[in-house]
Amino acid sequence: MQVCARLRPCTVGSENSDVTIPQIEEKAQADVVFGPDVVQEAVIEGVLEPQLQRFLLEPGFSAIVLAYGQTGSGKTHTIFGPPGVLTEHEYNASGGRPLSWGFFPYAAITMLQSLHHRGLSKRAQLKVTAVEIYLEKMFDLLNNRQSVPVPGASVRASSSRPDNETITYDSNGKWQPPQKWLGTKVLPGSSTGTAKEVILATPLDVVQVARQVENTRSASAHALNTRSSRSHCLMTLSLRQIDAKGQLHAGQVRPWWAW
Ligand SMILES: Nc1ncnc2c1ncn2[C@@H]1O[C@H](COP(=O)(O)OP(=O)(O)OP(=O)(O)O)[C@@H](O)[C@H]1O
Repeated sequence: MQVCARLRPCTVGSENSDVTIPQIEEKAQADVVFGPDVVQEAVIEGVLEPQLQRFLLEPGFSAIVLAYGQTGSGKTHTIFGPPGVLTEHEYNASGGRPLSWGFFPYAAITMLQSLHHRGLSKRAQLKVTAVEIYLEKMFDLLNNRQSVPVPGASVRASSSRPDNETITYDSNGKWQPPQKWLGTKVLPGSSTGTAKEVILATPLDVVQVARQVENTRSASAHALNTRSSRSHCLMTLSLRQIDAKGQLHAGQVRPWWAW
């Protein structure tokens, strides 16, 4: 696993604000650190591109990108891009490679272009799913926000936190949910197993899906971020091979990433 830290530049209006950072004793280690001047393209080049090339060339290879950070730290910016850039116009004006676009549109378009250049467009199918986890429930962002069963959902959603007496850990130190939270139904499958899969055949399909996800997510403005996403979002890209009879090859399924 590679851990990368990306520092966001100051937003307009906050450049001259005084910020006091308390002395922190703990040290965190990262494999790569990108400063505030490092542009999207360079972050993609350093982090995503190697994974993407392995995904495209090594059978069975899959990868996950997880963007983690406090509100306003730039997760959506890194995964999707700055607000308003995911348009057909941007795509055409850039000659098919908008430099500000984030990981998801970049990865999907690179996959489509790679299949095209290798003459494999008709022998492969690229599909995407997108769900958000909001208030401990999962919703399908590509299917009218239909509720998606949470696999292994034996933990019931609860707004109340356990008090100190109910917190228990197993022998590995892993937190155990209180018994009263446990339901009886355990749903099988992968984390987004029943979400609608949408075929991505052209770069404009990618633009449409990315915009739909951006516009459908639960979001609201607060002091630190005017377009703050109030949920976690998970997206997968999978590539399936189609054989001479037009059948999808289950063995070639390659789930890709989540965030
Ligand atoms: N590297 C960057 N360069 C320029 N602007 C950035 C960068 N990172 C973030 N921003 C801008 O900062 C603002 C907040 O970023 P963003 O919405 O991506 O945060 P977030 O981590 O997704 O927040 P939340 O968890 O609240 O959804 C946005 O206007 C975004 O475009």
